[in-house]
Amino acid sequence: MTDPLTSDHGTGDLPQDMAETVHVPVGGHPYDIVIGEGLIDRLGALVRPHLARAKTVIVSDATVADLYMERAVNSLEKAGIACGHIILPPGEASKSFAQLEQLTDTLLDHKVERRDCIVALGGGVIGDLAGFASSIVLRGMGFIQVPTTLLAQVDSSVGGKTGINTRHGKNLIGSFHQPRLVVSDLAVLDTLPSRELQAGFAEVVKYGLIGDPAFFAWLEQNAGPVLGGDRAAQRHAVAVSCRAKARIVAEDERENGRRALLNLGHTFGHALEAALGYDGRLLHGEAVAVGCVMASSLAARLGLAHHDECIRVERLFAAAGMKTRAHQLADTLSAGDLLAHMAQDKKVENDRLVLISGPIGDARILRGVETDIVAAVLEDSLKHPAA
Ligand SMILES: NC(=O)c1ccc[n+]([C@@H]2O[C@H](COP(=O)([O-])OP(=O)(O)OC[C@H]3O[C@@H](n4cnc5c(N)ncnc54)[C@H](O)[C@@H]3O)[C@@H](O)[C@H]2O)c1
Ligand SMILES: O=C(O)C(=O)C[C@@H](O)[C@H](O)[C@H](O)COP(=O)(O)O
Ligand SMILES: [Zn+2]
Repeated sequence: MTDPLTSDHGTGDLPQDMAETVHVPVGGHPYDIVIGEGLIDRLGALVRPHLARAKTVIVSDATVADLYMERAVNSLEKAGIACGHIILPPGEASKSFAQLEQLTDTLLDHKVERRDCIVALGGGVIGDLAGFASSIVLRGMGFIQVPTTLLAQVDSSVGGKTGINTRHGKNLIGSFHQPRLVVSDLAVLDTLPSRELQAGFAEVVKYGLIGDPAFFAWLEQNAGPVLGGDRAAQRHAVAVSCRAKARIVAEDERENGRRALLNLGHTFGHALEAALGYDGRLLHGEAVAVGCVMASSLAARLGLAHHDECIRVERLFAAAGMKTRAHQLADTLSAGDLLAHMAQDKKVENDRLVLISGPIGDARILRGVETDIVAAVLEDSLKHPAA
């Protein structure tokens, strides 16, 4: 059987105008991810078979709506689907109780029914928020993901984690609620600011680190094309990432084991995001990049990874133009604060941190690592090189 994590790392084996499908065989509610170009204009035909009646509501943010809402609505209407739309402010701050309340009330104003599907058109913020709303409105409706960032196409639109942030931390209120369909139009990546492409790239690198060293090596050679808009390279990065995530989620939908690998670098990363207050200074993917460098440095300290592998990890993020150390993010960060935030992440069991680290391609879950060692990793990342 072909291992989807290690299969072919060439690109260009599929004509660029042809869509490909990755199946997510998650128990009870399997679905497809359709990846291709120009799919926004085919949205109506793609979505129609998943709707119980010809009505939907599109949820988006203001930036994405300006760019793509009209085309999405036209396509749905051409397929005979009536659609309302709800537009929220862009940015991580929208993953809040306030926006959730606003969104759920507005969905009810639209007279949605339980058998209806909401369409989330946007990045991970819209997907997480609209996905969560759809899991609680009328005790659970359907939803369809139309991810418009690289990060959302490779990660957040797949797997059914939905949620919002609270003052206690990232994603602490949420649900597992799988979409009925994911439609990833690669052409929308052309309008994505380069900083957002880089943030998505961090989650792509993660798939190399957690099971696919050949993909990591491919990314070392192809970071430039992926970030520079080379469509074949982007298609390959999205498809390989989706196949990897589909396999893990199908094996462990509720994160009782292996799925925690998808959290590589996130316990560190979420602490950085919480410490900086979700105000746009630090994007999720940027936090994941620094978090993955910290995780690999932890692995080296524990004797699980070789120093050369840490260098490769940091070098790849740096080559993508990303910050790799906490001291580059803000002067206000401290190891003590970060440790306190880490202790509130979901990867805590019986007061003990569960961290994921390890050599390239062979990440593993570590329970109860000594706080002193974690603190040393944080201090090291916070230290200015000149100091
Ligand atoms: N549910 C999951 O499994 C999962 C996985 C990874 C990340 N996440 C979550 O995803 C969120 C981050 O998602 P994100 O990085 O997509 O951020 P985002 O949703 O904030 O989008 C980034 C920015 O790009 C803009 N944008 C989106 N698409 C665009 C396009 N095609 N052209 C121009 N601008 C566009 C948006 O308006 C926004 O300002 C975080 O909250 C993170 O926790 C969830
Ligand atoms: O799908 C998953 O599982 C992930 O962990 C993917 C992560 O990239 C994502 O950031 C997720 O939202 C983090 O989940 P959390 O449970 O740590 O909040
Ligand atoms: Zn993430």
